[in-house]
Amino acid sequence: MTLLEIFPSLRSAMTPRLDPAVWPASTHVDDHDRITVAGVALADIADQYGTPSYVLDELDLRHRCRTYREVFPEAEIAYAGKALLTRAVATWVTEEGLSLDVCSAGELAIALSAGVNPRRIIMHGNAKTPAELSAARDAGVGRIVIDSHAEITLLAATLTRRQNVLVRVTPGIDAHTHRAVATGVTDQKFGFPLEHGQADEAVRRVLGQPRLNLIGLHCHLGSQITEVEHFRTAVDRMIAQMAQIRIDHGTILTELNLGGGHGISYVCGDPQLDLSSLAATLDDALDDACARHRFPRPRITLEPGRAVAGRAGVTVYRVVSVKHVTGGRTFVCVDGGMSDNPRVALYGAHYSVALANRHSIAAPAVVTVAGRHCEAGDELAVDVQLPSDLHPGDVLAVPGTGAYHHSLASTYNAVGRPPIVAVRDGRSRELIRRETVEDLLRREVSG
Ligand SMILES: Cc1ncc(COP(=O)(O)O)c(C=O)c1O
Ligand SMILES: N[C@@H](CCCC[NH3+])C(=O)O
Repeated sequence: MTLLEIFPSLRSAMTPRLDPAVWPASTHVDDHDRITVAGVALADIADQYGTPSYVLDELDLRHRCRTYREVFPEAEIAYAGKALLTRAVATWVTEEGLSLDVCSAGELAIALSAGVNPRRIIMHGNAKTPAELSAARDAGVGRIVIDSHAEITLLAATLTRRQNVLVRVTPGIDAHTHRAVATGVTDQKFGFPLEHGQADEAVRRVLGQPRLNLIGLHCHLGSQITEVEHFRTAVDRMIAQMAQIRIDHGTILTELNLGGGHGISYVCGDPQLDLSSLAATLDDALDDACARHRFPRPRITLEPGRAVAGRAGVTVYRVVSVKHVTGGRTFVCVDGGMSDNPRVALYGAHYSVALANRHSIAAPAVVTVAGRHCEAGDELAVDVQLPSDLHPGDVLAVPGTGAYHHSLASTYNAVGRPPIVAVRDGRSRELIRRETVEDLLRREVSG
């Protein structure tokens, strides 16, 4: 008889802490001590679809869309497809009443092939190619967000009818996020800086093009932002700019797109952006700025990506080896790594990890979960606590991998990209199949 059979209450005391701020809301531990998401054991996914696999909780993602609509009833919510886009995801978010932001011909094609109404698509990109602008025109996308002077010229020449556009502005705001994803500061490649009249000049040129119908301004402060006050500053500066455009050109812009960037928790205790405080702050800032400039309140668009998809995802790995370095660390090496999650190497991101296929009563050990790739920096989680009896074959689960994992994945070391397995109501289905070595070989034109 096991200790757990004698003292069943020990089970809850010993099960891994699955923080609901980090794991999908449907995460539980079943009677066999295995972690389940949406009623499906992650260990079963590992057996059926192999490892690593991205697991995606459909209802979690849909629920986050609904929350946005409830918290921001008057705003347009456009899901940022760069976080994660498949036909199924495009369908789910639009069924939940969201619009879709795409930033390449590829993302546009996925959205269209899912049957998304092109009027609900917003086309982004700081270097849209002529082919991409033509594709956006042919599809009849609702709005194109203009990002450069070259684009103004090219788009005006490409269009055959009037097109609603926004001008992307960099409002000069440092939102205290990682440098690689801070896009509100003036000295970077996106948009036209407010500073030195550069945004004014872009607006003047766009208004001079009869086929470009300027309806609003756009800004995006960066990603993984956790403090709402940056958005107040953005509203302040953007409304001031819109008021100035009315003075200079007599044009009243009716749309203000504030981008996305809403931060989420990856590990227990991480700060995240509170959506209710964001709603209150935006409301307040808009009231204030619009009253100050006597400017009519514009329609707000928000473009969350990570905050919709991030927590719906969990990656499942299998342990391949455990290595104790005398005088050094213990490495738990898994069968994935920086090819399915480059965020640790790129941004020093932190993740939670849990043993998913069994319960262990072994004492916890501090370990580094390392990947399979040929780089010492290929680590998925550094100094995390896991049971000291981990062994090859065990299944580990990493939550918070719904956004910017599949979309950032590579085939480094000719390792095919993982499948995406959607889970819902105790069932699983593959949305994207695993990329095989045959797939990789098929791309070679000579041998
Ligand atoms: C224009 C634009 N909108 C929305 C997003 C989505 O950002 P996040 O996933 O951080 O919400 C991005 C990416 O940062 C972006 O560049
Ligand atoms: N790739 C970044 C987010 C980029 C946001 C897109 N502009 C991340 O994983 O955190």
